[in-house]
Parts: sequence; C-alpha cells; structure tokens
Amino acid sequence: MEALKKFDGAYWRSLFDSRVGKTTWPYGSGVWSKKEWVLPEIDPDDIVSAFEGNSNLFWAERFGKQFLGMNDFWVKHCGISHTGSFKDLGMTVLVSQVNRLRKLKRPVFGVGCASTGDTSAALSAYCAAAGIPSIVFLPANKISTAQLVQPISNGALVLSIDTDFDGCMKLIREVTSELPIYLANSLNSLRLEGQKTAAIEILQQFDWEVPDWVIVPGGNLGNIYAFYKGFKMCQELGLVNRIPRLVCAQAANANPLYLYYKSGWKEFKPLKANTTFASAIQIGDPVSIDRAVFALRNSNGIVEEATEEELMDAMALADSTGMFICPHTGVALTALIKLRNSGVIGSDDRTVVVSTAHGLKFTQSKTDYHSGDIPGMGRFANPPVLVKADFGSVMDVLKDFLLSKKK
Ligand SMILES: Cc1ncc(COP(=O)(O)O)c(C=O)c1O
Ligand SMILES: N[C@@H](CCOP(=O)(O)O)C(=O)O
Repeated sequence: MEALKKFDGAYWRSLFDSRVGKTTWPYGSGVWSKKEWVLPEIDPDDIVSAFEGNSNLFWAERFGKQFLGMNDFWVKHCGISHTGSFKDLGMTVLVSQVNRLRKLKRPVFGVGCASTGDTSAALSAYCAAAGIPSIVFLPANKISTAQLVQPISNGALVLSIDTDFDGCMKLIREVTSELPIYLANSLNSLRLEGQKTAAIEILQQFDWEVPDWVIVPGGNLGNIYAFYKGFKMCQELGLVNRIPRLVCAQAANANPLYLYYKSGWKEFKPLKANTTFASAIQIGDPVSIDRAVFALRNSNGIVEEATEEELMDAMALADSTGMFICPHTGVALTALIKLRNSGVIGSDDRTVVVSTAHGLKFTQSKTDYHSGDIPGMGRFANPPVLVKADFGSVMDVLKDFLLSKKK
C-alpha cells in the first residue's frame, strides 16, 4: 500500500479507465488491467489469462421495479465468464504465479483443489491452458453434470470422493502438505487478489460512484472478503471516499456464518451442511471465516439466509425478467427481497447483487422446478405445454394464452 500511495486516486482511476476494452497483453483482462494492485512483479509473459473480468453490470430494471420497488438495482454478472463462474478472476492470478514458479524451477509438480464444482472448473481450464497438471477433489454426486464435465474435458485428474466438500477440503489440505502439489483454494491469498478486482470494476462501471449495498452469496467465504478488500483499497488509495455496506447471503441449509452473525459474533460452530439447490455453497466449515467476519464488521455488514423455496423462487423470478441466474444468485436475491421488505434497504438505495455462476451450469434444478418435480415448490413454474401436432390443438392453446394475457 505504501508503494501504491505514491500515486493519487485520480492517477489510478485514469490508468484503469484507459485499459478498458483494449487488447494490449495482459491489460485487456479485467483482472490484469489492475496488475499493479494484484501481482505487480509478474512478467506479462508468465501470465495465464482468458481475458476474464470486465463482466456486465446489468441494470435489472424490470426485476427492480416490479418485484422490489427499486429503480437503481443492478446485477454484476461475474458468472458470464470463461468457465462460467467468478472463480476465473482469482484463478488467473494463482495459475500465473504457479507458471512463474515452475519456470523458476521451483518444485511445483501440479495444482490441486477441493471443490463444489466451480473452483475445479476454473483451475483445470487455466492449468490446461498453461500445460500444468491439475488435480481436483470433488464430493461424489454433489455437483452438477455441467460442472463435473468441465475438469474432465480439460484433462484434470478428477477424484470423485464419497464425502462432502468439507471432507474433500480436509483431504486436499493433508495431501498438499505431503506432496509438491500447490493448493488452489481461496485460503491462498493469490485467489483473493484476483477476485477483489470485481469490486474495483463495479466502482469503475459506476464512474467511480459508490453503491449503497453489495450483496454476495457466501460459502467458503473468500469472495466476501475479496470484495471488501477491493472496495477498501479504492477508499484508502483515494479513488472513492467511502465503501458500500456488504451483505453476505447463505443458504439456510448451509448457514454457519449466518448463525455466527445471529449469535452477535460470539460463537462460531462449524456444521454439517445439508443438501441445497445452491450446491456450490453447501459448505459447513468455511476456510475464510475470520476474513469474512472482518469484512462484515468493517463494512457495517449484514448476513442473511434463504430457504430452498425462497432461493428457487427468487431464481425463477429473476429468470422471468430475462436473466438466467444460478441458485446461489437466488440466495443473494432472497437476501435483498428480505432486506427490502424489512425496510433496511431503501427504495432509492443503489444496490448490486453479485451473480456468481452461469445458469447453464444448473439446468437440472431449473428443469425440475419448472416441471413441478420438486415437492412443495414451483410458485413461478412455467412448464412446457404438451400439444398434439394439429392446427386446431395449437390454436386452442394459443387462444387461451392470448386471453390470459388480456386479463
Ligand atoms: C457459484 C458460487 N457462488 C458463490 C460461492 C461462494 O463463494 P465463497 O466460497 O468465496 O464464499 C461459490 C463457491 O463457494 C460458488 O461456486
Ligand atoms: N464454490 C467453491 C468452493 C470452494 O471455494 P474456494 O473459493 O475456496 O476455492 C467451488 O466451486 O469449489
């Protein structure tokens, strides 16, 4: 920070703005456009990048007006990315550093992680691009098919282990302390250095105006800290004069942070996470718990939770306004709905929900919701209409449809 403080906020703002939309290696990446703040000493030749970042900050006008009574509601689509989740932001930094270490002949044979499906997808893609072996520990039958096929296709060694994410995390920590395998989970701060650029990007996309609220779904809890760090650096280096209030949203079936928050930060108890449609945050013993608490306490933050029905309904509502979000973003939207209903978030507050993965990774749960295959769920289901292949039958369906729209 001392070195960065040699330049003022105006210098950094104009440097970052000058790199947007350019292809000059490596600054066209949203992460590497902030290279001086991320990993200053790395040689551009060592960087492994898929031009991640610069994701759409979507003005969710219809969702905001219709369901929240808000005119200034935005969704930061971090999931519209090379491997379909925000994990690309941190993984480009970690794999670049490993690439550099290997060129320096350091004993790093490969890179490994435990994953609920997104970290493994990002790790295997970036490693494959650089020709570095990757090893992923996945909880058997607990991640989506789309997520499972990503590391398989990218040539990773995929271990499908009969445990949950927390069990995989424990195993990979043991293994990486014995073997020359570099641990890629978010307890490694290189990951967070990349992920923090999403916060800087939000400020940049608002022409360096600070939103009132940023809502992030939380599992292993690296991302909420990364957002805090990005905002805080912008404040300390004079790019902006305040930071937003942060909200971390958890699934009620995997809510150790929420329970800790509700205890007044008195007692943290890791727990056995139950099955949730937000499967990527089915985590009971998050590695970054202390960092998350630090971020929330220093941003006047809040923790909320979402039941299975709430998160699936929120996802369906968002999709019905033209988005195609993942269940974890449904968790964050539920938090927003609750905080709007209780009046904590005001109708004029500029609010950003961070969308963390692409909806196409979670088509099974969406299909089940819309087909009415999930008992007790489907308030906003839109099932396909089965119709005979004749003109009259098709016309009958269309007439009913047009009449229903007229009402
Ligand atoms: C899609 C998605 N959303 C949210 C999260 C939560 O992020 P974090 O583990 O950094 O809290 C994860 C991973 O845990 C994820 O894969
Ligand atoms: N959702 C994550 C869980 C692991 O988180 P990490 O950020 O510590 O790697 C995943 O996709 O694996």
